Parts: sequence; structure tokens; C-alpha cells
Amino acid sequence: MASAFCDLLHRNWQILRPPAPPPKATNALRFGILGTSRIAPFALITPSRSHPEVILSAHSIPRVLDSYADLVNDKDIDAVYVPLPTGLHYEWAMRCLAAGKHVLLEKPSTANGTEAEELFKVAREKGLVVLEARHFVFQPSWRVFLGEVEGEGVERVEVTMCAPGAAFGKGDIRFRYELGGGAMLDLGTYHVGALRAIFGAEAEECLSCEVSTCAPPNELCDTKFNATFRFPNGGTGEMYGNIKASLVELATNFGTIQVWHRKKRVEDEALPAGQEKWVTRREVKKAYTLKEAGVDRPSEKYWLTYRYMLEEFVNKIRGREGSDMWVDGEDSVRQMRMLDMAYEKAGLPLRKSPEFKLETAG
Ligand SMILES: NC(=O)C1=CN([C@@H]2O[C@H](COP(=O)(O)OP(=O)(O)OC[C@H]3O[C@@H](n4cnc5c(N)ncnc54)[C@H](OP(=O)(O)O)[C@@H]3O)[C@@H](O)[C@H]2O)C=CC1
Ligand SMILES: O=C1OC[C@@H](O)[C@H](O)[C@H]1O
Repeated sequence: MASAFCDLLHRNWQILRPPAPPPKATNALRFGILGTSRIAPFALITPSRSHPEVILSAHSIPRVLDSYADLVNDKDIDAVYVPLPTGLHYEWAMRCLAAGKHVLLEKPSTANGTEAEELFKVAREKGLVVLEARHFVFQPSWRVFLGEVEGEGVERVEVTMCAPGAAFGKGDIRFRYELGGGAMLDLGTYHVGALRAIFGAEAEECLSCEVSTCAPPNELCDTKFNATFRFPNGGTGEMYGNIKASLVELATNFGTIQVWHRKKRVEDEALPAGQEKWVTRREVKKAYTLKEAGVDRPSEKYWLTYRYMLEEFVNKIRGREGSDMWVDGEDSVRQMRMLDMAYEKAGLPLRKSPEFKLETAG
């Protein structure tokens, strides 16, 4: 017990303060970050410290450039991390591709399915990597969890995840339609990703979608959602989320997917041979490393989802075989199509990016 506690403390300490970084490779990829979003330190700045093939070349450290366009067109940058409001993802990812840069693109990839289709088509044509940062996919424990599930036989799945209302001020990007605001697009992208992966199939129909929305003038932005989808095997997937959750609601529903790798309790029912009563079997599994998840690839206990994701992003750019955890363009497009379905069912307009013109397309 004491050793498990020490292990927990040690691991969490290393998350915040990774061990002395390995020397950077001479051909390390040079990353730039657009903007100064709150997520950047978690999603890229800290993980990059322990990656020998990643150098942060431009952001606030060590160089600050005058504009997003300057950074995107900087010849000393190989890859750009785009953690902008969702409604700006499409434009800036397209600009990065036009400038020949690989893109680590915050989730959700774009504001709607049509934009995603266009974006990933251009990425394919240019032979550049665009990865939607749906980070939980890269977590070893998620892999273990999916290994327990037989998509075809799944009848009903419930995905619940909330975020603390106190974290987002009134003017937050999540509550502004013109910036791609809305809880389903922001948080629901996790729910939809989980449902699709568990069923191993695409939802055929959104059967119902109830939402609560912001007060005018932001009434087009949902803050809470409850939706049900039908999957090809006849099973139903339900999702509930709230980005204005109170502390009480958070106590049971807070999304801790980034740090909490311990696999949720597995429960199933079995009828032991010769007995009349069904019994419930419970098992807790954990996998902090790829090795624990049965994958023979390097990883460390203190890596968060973001670090795992960075590892695969670099592998893909280098053309190296990584683990089998990945989010390809087709997956991102399907993800957006399912979110579109939910918005349509809720009677809310699809989110969209502002019009823009590529000056440097080539
Ligand atoms: N992977 C994860 O765990 C998480 C992912 N996200 C995703 O990351 C993205 C950013 O979220 P978050 O970090 O909370 O966002 P923030 O509000 O903290 O940051 C957004 C950044 O976008 C820039 N920006 C450019 N134009 C605008 C504009 N018109 N209005 C507001 N900001 C603008 C600002 O940069 P500047 O400094 O240049 O002004 C700002 O710092 C979202 O797509 C979200 O879905 C968010 C949280 C967690
Ligand atoms: O991980 C997250 O939790 C809270 C959300 O609002 C955020 O955008 C998301 O990525």
C-alpha cells in the first residue's frame, strides 16, 4: 500500500517535472506554437522536454514572432501545433499545409465534417501529416480497455464526461459561436471518439439530442448535451456532457483522461457451469506504459496522453512504425460527421470557420 502511494507520488511529480531530458537529436523537428493557449503547456511544451527529437523553436520561448503568419511561414519551423479556438483550426491548419508544415491540430480537427474532408484531402495531396490531437486514443490503458470489448456484441454504451464551469469565463471560446463554440464540439469530441471506438463502427443515426444553451447573444452555443445514437449492430450509444458542471456533478463525472491511466473497473456477468445464479466478476487493470498494454515500444510511466501522442506524431513524420495507436484523416472526418449529426438533431446550426483566402497556396 505504502509503495503504491510512493509510486503514485513519484509518477505525478515526474509528470510535472520530467527527468533530465535526453540530448536533442541534431535533426530534431522544430516546432512552432500558434498563440498562448492554456492547453499548450500540457499538450506540447512539457511533453517536448522529454522527446529527443522535438525542439520548441518558436512561441513565447525561445523566440516570439510577430504574427501567426510569420510563424507558419518561418523556414526554420518543421511542424506547427495549433491550439487555437476550434473555429480557427481549419484556416490555420490549411495555412500550415500551404507553407509545407506538418500540423498537430487541437481537437476537434475542424468546426464541421465538410471542413475536415477538405483539410485532410489537402494534407494527403501534400504528403504532410495532420494529426487531430484526440489524445486519449494514445493512452495505453485505452488500448487495454478496447481489447476487452467486442464491438459487434455491444448493446449499449454510456459515455459521461463533464468539465468545471468555474474554469471558463463568460467570454470563453467555448461560448462563442463564431469561434466554433459549443459543448458537443469541445467536450463531446471525446464522447463521440469513445463511442465510435467501442462499437468499432460509425453511428448510423442520431436518435435524440437534447441540449442546454447559453443565454443570448450566445444561444447558438450548447453548454450541456444528452444524445443517443444508433450503431449498425442495432446497439445504442449515449453521451452526456456538461461544460458548466458544478463541483457536485464533477465529483462523479470529471474527465481525468489525461492523467488517470488506471483502467476503469471491468465488470461482466457469467453463469458458472452447473450453477443457476449469474455472478458479477470485477477486475481492475492498469497500464501506464505501452509494455503493460502489450506493445513492445518504449514509453515511461510518467508519460501523459499528450506525450504518447507526440511520440506517434514524430514517428509518423519520420515514416517510422510506431504503436498501432493513431488518428488518421478518415477517422477525423468521420468524427466530425457524427458531431454534425448531433448538432442537426439538436436543431442547432453546424459550426463553421470564417471565410479566408490563402495568399501563399502552392
Ligand atoms: N487536448 C486537450 O486536453 C485540450 C484541448 N483544448 C482545445 O485547444 C483549443 C484551445 O483551447 P484553450 O487552451 O482552452 O483556449 P484558450 O482560450 O486558452 O486559448 C486560445 C488561444 O487562441 C488564440 N486566439 C486567436 N484568435 C482568438 C480569438 N479571436 N479569440 C480568442 N482567442 C484567440 C489566443 O492566443 P493569443 O495568445 O495569440 O491571443 C488564445 O491564447 C481548443 O480547440 C480546445 O478544444 C482545450 C483544452 C484541453
Ligand atoms: O480536456 C478537456 O476538458 C475540458 C474541455 O473544455 C477541453 O476543451 C477539453 O479538451
